[in-house]
Amino acid sequence: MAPENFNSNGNASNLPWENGSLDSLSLANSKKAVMEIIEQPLVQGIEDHLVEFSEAMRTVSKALRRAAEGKASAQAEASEWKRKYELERQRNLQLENKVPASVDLKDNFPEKKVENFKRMDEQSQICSGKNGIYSHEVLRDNENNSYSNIHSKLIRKASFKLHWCCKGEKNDQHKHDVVSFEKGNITTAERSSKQICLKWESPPQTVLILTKPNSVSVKFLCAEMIRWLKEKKLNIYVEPRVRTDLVTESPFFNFVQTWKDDGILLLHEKIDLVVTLGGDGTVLWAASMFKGPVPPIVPFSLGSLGFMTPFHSQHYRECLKSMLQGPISITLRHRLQCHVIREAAKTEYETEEPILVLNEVTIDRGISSFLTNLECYCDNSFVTCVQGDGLILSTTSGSTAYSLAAGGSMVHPQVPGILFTPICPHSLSFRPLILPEYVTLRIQVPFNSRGHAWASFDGKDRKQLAPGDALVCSMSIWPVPTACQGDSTNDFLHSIHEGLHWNLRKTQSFDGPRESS
Ligand SMILES: NC(=O)c1ccc[n+]([C@@H]2O[C@H](COP(=O)([O-])OP(=O)(O)OC[C@H]3O[C@@H](n4cnc5c(N)ncnc54)[C@H](O)[C@@H]3O)[C@@H](O)[C@H]2O)c1
Ligand SMILES: Nc1ncnc2c1ncn2[C@@H]1O[C@H](COP(=O)(O)OP(=O)(O)OP(=O)(O)O)[C@@H](O)[C@H]1O
Repeated sequence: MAPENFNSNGNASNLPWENGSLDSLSLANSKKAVMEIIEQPLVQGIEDHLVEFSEAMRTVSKALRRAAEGKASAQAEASEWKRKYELERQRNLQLENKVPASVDLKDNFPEKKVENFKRMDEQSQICSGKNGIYSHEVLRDNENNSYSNIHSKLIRKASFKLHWCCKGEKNDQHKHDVVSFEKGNITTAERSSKQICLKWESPPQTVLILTKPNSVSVKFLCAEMIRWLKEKKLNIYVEPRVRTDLVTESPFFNFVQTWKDDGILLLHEKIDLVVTLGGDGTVLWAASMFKGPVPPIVPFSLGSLGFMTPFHSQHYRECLKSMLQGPISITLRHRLQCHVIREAAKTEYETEEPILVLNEVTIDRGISSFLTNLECYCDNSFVTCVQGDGLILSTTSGSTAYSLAAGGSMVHPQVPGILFTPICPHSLSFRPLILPEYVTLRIQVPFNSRGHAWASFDGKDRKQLAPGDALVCSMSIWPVPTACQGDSTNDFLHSIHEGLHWNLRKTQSFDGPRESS
């Protein structure tokens, strides 16, 4: 039996479609009744109000977004100032703590002696001098670390100088204008990407060896290298877990040093040279250990692909001998500094610790099945909205890694720029970009985003970005100096040939049709 319904007068009624008696006449009547209701001026009014209301909502959401953008930019600026302030404070502290030290100079640097250090004192910190870029002059601290107490005397960290390599006497003039306006003509006076050369001004004394975990061959090589370096009277540091393994194996390795807890933060003040034994991942690991200045890295290849690891482990003795002697050709690999700025931050000073990446920062959809919706700004200009799987902001060193797989160009690591590479964009015309080094990029998850986004840094440390959160990214002032086998260009081309078999094709034979003359 059909259920009883009530009409507007409160009387029970049986509706025709419920008892199956719906005919064409009653259908026509119903249609007419509906049309009458729609055409009533009252309903029309409601519709107008709805339109007005939704427009107002859109305006409010636009204003909110603008406010969030303003806040994100202010936060980025504030954190940059905070960082500069911390740097300045650290620098002043270091200058205050400077004590005249008794320096053990090695025999093969007789001419460098103490005058050199006096001169270096006057040029504290990295400074772009007429003849090159000087290293920090830092004192070995007398810390309370049980391992370091063995070597508690004050030793200066080896000083070195970086300079551009120029061929021929005439070219060896150091011009500092990027553009010259001689006689009213504009000419390029200085290129930023010349080969960089490192010359030790005092002998390097402390080597940090970083190893890929869980590899027997790496473990074996590490132990052998430590014995060899000890013969050369060098101080050796390894990671805490590696020291434990070594000492468990043999008490001979008791002299090997390590650090505890926050000791890692001061590592750059002690280490003259870093040696990595592994693949590209170990170089990334080494870079991630230094949140500020990074000592020169000598990467030995013990992985399957080696874009940043040009040295063969079989020849480690000759290679390290020449590195310790210098000069060393260097690739200064740029890093990106990334700040996550939360919508929930109460003040502009409340930013999370910046993260430095050597390859790339990726903002993707993580486990979410929705398209990412990322608003991208370059300085104060809107770039685009990324709708797809995500976005990669890559350094030029990282251009041969994830960015390459997502269709980005391969770029020589010495080119200063930021690659802007979408991941599976849902659009036919979204080509990757390369932006200049001086820009600040802001990737904003809009308030109306359907899902969260996820940021990861050199493939690690995933962080969730909620609607309203942003990631601000700019070039860091702390590059990663890696030693070259030949020079930067040679090593880069070698790595794309060997690692990727770039443009490998059988040569066409002479035997065939030819152009008629
Ligand atoms: N689809 C992809 O190609 C893809 C996906 C995720 C991550 N990655 C890359 O892996 C990197 C992390 O490396 P990992 O070793 O810690 O992880 P991993 O052990 O998973 O190795 C990833 C691979 O990327 C290679 N690689 C790393 N840096 C490179 C570079 N600069 N140029 C060329 N190849 C490079 C490594 O040699 C390795 O073969 C990330 O920074 C990212 O670039 C690539
Ligand atoms: N000292 C370390 N401590 C912890 N993890 C490390 C260390 N060195 C490397 N890793 C991690 O180990 C992983 C593998 O390292 P790596 O890429 O060097 O070796 P691989 O995978 O054998 O090389 P390839 O990728 O060329 O085959 C990377 O994810 C890296 O982050």
